[in-house]
Amino acid sequence: MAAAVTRRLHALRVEAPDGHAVADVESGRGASEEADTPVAKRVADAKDDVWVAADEEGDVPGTGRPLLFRTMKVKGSILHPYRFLILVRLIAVVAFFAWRVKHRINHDGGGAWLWATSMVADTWFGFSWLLNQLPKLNPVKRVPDLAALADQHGSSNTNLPGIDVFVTTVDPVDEPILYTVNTILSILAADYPVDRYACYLSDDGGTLVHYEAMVEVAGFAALWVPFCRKHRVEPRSPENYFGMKTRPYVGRMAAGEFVRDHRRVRREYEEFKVRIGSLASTIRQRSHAYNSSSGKGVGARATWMADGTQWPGTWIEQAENHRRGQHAGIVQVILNHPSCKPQLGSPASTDDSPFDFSNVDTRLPMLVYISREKRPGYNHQKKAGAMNVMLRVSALLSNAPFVVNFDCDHYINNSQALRAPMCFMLDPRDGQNTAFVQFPQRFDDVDPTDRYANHNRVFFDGTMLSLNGLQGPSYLGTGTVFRRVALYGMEPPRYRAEKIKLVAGKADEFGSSTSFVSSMPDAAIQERSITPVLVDEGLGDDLAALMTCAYEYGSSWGRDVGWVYNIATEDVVTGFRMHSQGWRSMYCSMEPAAFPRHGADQPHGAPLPGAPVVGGIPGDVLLPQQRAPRRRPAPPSPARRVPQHVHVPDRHGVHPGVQPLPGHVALLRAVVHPEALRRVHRVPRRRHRHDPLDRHVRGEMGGDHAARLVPQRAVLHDRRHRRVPGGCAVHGAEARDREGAALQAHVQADGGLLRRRQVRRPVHGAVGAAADPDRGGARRERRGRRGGGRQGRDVGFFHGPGAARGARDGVQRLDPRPPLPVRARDHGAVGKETRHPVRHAGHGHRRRRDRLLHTPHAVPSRMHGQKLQLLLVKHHR
Ligand SMILES: O=c1ccn([C@@H]2O[C@H](COP(=O)(O)OP(=O)(O)O[C@H]3O[C@H](CO)[C@@H](O)[C@H](O)[C@H]3O)[C@@H](O)[C@H]2O)c(=O)[nH]1
Ligand SMILES: [Mn+2]
Repeated sequence: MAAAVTRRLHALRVEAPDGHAVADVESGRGASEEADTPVAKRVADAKDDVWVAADEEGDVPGTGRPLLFRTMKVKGSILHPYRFLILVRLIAVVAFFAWRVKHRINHDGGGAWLWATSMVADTWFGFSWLLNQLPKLNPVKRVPDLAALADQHGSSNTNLPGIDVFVTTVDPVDEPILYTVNTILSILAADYPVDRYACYLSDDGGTLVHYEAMVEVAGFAALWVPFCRKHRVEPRSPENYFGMKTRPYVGRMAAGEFVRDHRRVRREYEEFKVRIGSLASTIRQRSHAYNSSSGKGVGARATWMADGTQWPGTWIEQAENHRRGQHAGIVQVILNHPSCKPQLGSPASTDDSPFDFSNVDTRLPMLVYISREKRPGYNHQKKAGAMNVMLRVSALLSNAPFVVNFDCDHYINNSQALRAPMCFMLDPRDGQNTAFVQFPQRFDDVDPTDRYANHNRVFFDGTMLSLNGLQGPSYLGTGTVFRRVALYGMEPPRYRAEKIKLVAGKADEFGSSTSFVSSMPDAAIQERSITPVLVDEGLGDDLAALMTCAYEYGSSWGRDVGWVYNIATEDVVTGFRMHSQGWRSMYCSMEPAAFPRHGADQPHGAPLPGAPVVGGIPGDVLLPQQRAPRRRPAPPSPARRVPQHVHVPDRHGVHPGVQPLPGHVALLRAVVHPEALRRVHRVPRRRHRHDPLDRHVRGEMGGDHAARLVPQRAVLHDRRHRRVPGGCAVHGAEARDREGAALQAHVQADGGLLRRRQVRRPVHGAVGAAADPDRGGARRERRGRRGGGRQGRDVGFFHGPGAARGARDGVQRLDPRPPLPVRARDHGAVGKETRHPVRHAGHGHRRRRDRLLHTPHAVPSRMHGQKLQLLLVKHHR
């Protein structure tokens, strides 16, 4: 039985090149090939060892509607002993507490406070353990039956419900634009009826780069999407597809034709990437040309779109009403909603197009660019705010009954992935009470052994999966398919006798737009097809109103409607709100993974434009940094949260070595949402707004700084020698070397408090730069200071001939050895100067740092048992 389920799970319903579904390939070529690989076999066998089907295949009795997912339970032979173990532990815990209470400290003994403290901690520990066990008492897995879904919806799939796909992005550098572009391409190429879904990109930065990248995407998609359909390419994110070593061909074309098409598309993709990479400079050049030809410096210098009109969003050279956080709302429909009839492409012709798409449906789904209005003085509510705007705007454009949300670094890896949630939403049993279907987060490029648990399997494949046996998993912020009416704050039909109430009288709740309120009843109709709309003036005004900052004032948005505001974990709380209304959720994990993340979470900085992004950073490079510090870390201070240079697994596993959490907090984290803790601890996001590169690409800076920057990997490699785990830079003094270049000394040390105490003392044995003949020094003076200001207290100062600015100028070398050369071989021809990649957590030198190009030299030395480092910093002129 279980084997049959597994087989069915593996069965793929594939769409023929012409866009019509073909016969099930269950036990056919593609499926059996996959099942025959040793890995697949092992996976399948392992699954059968644990899970057994808990329901029968077939129809719901009496209705004739097929069941669209299978429910699996853990085998009794595994579950019962586990439950027994929980019971034993429960007894042990209770007995322990009983013992504790009985053996209180005597009244005369002074340890009562100690007893009380440890009681509080242990009670919390026991309680959180108990909470964590509840879902595991009866874990349930639900496996979508894609074949049954396809059977039910006929060969053309035309009556599958509509889906609006929402992608959020903010910054083309922090969130590399190549990721976003690949995400959008993978969505456009998904295997779902094209006239039944639409893709929205929300750009909170309002940058023209994003919009023009989407225009490029639309162009390239006209080739990429038919190619994917013709050859059944997987995955449909081009960067990932072309990055793959081998993959069996499952298409039906002749091998020669595939190879030819593949080569050409690959070439086109490379060119497309170059165009994307150069957008920033193309736009700047174009704008400079326009600005210098017109106006001659009168008024603000605008950023110009390709059609010669001013970009209404954020300008390269920031101006009133066109700067970050202050610009009008923008909606641009880049691809219109397609017709509902398939449109076959043209046969190959030598001059026009070398691709034979004569049997392939070439329609593309709707693609819309949105940037909501931003004004100073408003709380824009980050992602939650962006999602609510998209929810409203899409209601007037496509108004699909389901919406799915991805962060811009997630992509669709399994082209069937949009179908799977429909199995839950349309299932006759609990479908209409299901508010959302949550997919696990998966990560590319974690080191193969996953030594540091970056995959977070326990959280995703244990706790979240088990919650299926209760009311369903929490909403985890991304990779989630929602029922639109549930986001509108409606209650599930099961709990209300009447159909979902669509209240006209309570329109205030939803804001002042009548067009939006009148679109709401339609949102509940699953069978409704998406009708193409014409964005004329009237609709344009409506859309603009929905995107304004003030729209939500006085309404229920952010509270009872849409994504919840003013809370660290808006995603979890939004999910909880639905659960508390009686909705349930479903957990859906697929093989191959549905929506993984591009690349492992990167420790910092974006790869350079044009540098290989996906798969760019092997996990191993990061490993030396991940080691737990040898000394006990200092308690977190505002200046020193989790060091940003460490590869912190994004949300669920702040590494214990990085941020020591007491065990019970770690446990609690598995139950309460982990994101909350990150916010509680105020771990800074990895934002890099002040990097020269960022500012360069964002257009905030002139000059050609990018040319001096080195690839990420080189920087990482180099950094290992310069950064002590847990260390922070202590500001040093300045001097000039013989050539007149300013030198700046930083002393780094690890060990927090320990360090601070120690380095206050005068530094002994340091060799002054001025005394070093290499540095042209003459007079030597050491001035170790006690206490004093925060900065420079631990640096000895030396006067040298180049030191022009008095007693504080100087440089200290802690080791007489000459500085290490920068490893030039790691970054090729870039030269000696490197960008300083290290964020000095919270120290106030960012501004200055921006003006500097750093030439770091690591000179490790031992002093009072401390590891100290010296950075010599050169002013960039
Ligand atoms: O003002 C903002 C800030 C963020 N975002 C987008 O929101 C998403 C998540 O933001 P990010 O800063 O990348 O947070 P992460 O820590 O990477 O994401 C975690 O936190 C998010 C919100 O809590 C969840 O949605 C994610 O799934 C979860 O991985 C990204 O796509 C951003 O582009 C916006 O659209 N506008
Ligand atoms: Mn993110």
